[in-house]
Amino acid sequence: MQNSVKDKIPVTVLTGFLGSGKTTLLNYILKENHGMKIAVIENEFGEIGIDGGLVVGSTEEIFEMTNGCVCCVAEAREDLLRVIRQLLERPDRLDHIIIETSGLADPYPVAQTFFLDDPIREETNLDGVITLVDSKHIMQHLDDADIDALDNQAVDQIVCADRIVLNKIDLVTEDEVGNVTGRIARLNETAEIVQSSYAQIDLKRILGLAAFDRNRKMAAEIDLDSHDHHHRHPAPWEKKADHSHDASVTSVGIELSGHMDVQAILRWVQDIRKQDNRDLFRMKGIFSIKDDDYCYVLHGVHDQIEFRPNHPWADEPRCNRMVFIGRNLNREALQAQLTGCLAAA
Ligand SMILES: Nc1nc2c(ncn2[C@@H]2O[C@H](COP(=O)(O)OP(=O)(O)OP(=O)(O)O)[C@@H](O)[C@H]2O)c(=O)[nH]1
Repeated sequence: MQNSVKDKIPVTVLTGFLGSGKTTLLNYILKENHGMKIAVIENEFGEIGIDGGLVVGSTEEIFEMTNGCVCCVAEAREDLLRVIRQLLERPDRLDHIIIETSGLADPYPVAQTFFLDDPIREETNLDGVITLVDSKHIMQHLDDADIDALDNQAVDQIVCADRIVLNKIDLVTEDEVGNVTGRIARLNETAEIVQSSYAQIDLKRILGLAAFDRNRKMAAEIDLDSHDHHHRHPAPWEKKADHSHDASVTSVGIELSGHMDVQAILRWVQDIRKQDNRDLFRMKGIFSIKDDDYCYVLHGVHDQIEFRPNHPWADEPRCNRMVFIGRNLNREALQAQLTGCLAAA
């Protein structure tokens, strides 16, 4: 006998372009007192993984997948299946699984996993695809002239969503919120759009949507209602699985031993802010600062850059790791700039 939806473990696919606020939302979810046992699977784009170190420590379990993008690298998809199967075999039942895709992922192939593979199809239910949108930077990526519009991940992520979180509204005017909302609504007519700052939203609006069943029903209804037929977006299982990333977007990962000079990093950040950063999509870093017990993190999304102490170093080895994602990155120059921020021994 088949499991009914209520016996299945709900799975949320959390997607959104680089820097839109997925990890921020994840941390918010993990800190909320919801009483649920949640497992989180993270998949990052970039030469070195940083996100695992940026997700809050909690009773929930976090699985990092850094061996390629889960939407297009076969080994990474196999890995995802393996992790989910392991989670399903555990005697203590999970209340929810959240999969954070990389910022350049097409969420369709990830969502498809839950329709194609047993026992995953039998024991889980795709609760919904949640797409985070950076209100300040999304237009640039939707209008990216350098990539084929048919394979624009920022567009795919919005089209695929069951719910859209329009994040970072603190960085834009009301008019800009209106423009972005209109643009998103034209790409996806059915997903509800909720606004947030630092991804602070009522979790009831993003977890427990059971969107797959609703989508299927909705698709059937729209099919019957012929006048709107041609506007229907493909459901996850209907879209092609083959997908390749915009090859002009690459990543540079840098690891340095020793400790950094905090003032030198602050000066370097000021220099970066003065540059034209349209091609610098994302920077993420973890730093060990000389004579400081805190692990510092650096986040950059184009020219929005923050650098702050994050948590005291505990048992983990101190390290300096930084990843840059964008176009036309100059590895040697970035390496030299960061090396120049090392503190004297
Ligand atoms: N001003 C502002 N900054 C935000 C907001 N939400 C997130 N941020 C900042 O934006 C940066 C990126 O946030 P993340 O949560 O790491 O974004 P992400 O989607 O996980 O990024 P990737 O891992 O690159 O895909 C961080 O510096 C956050 O603190 C917001 O609503 N307003």
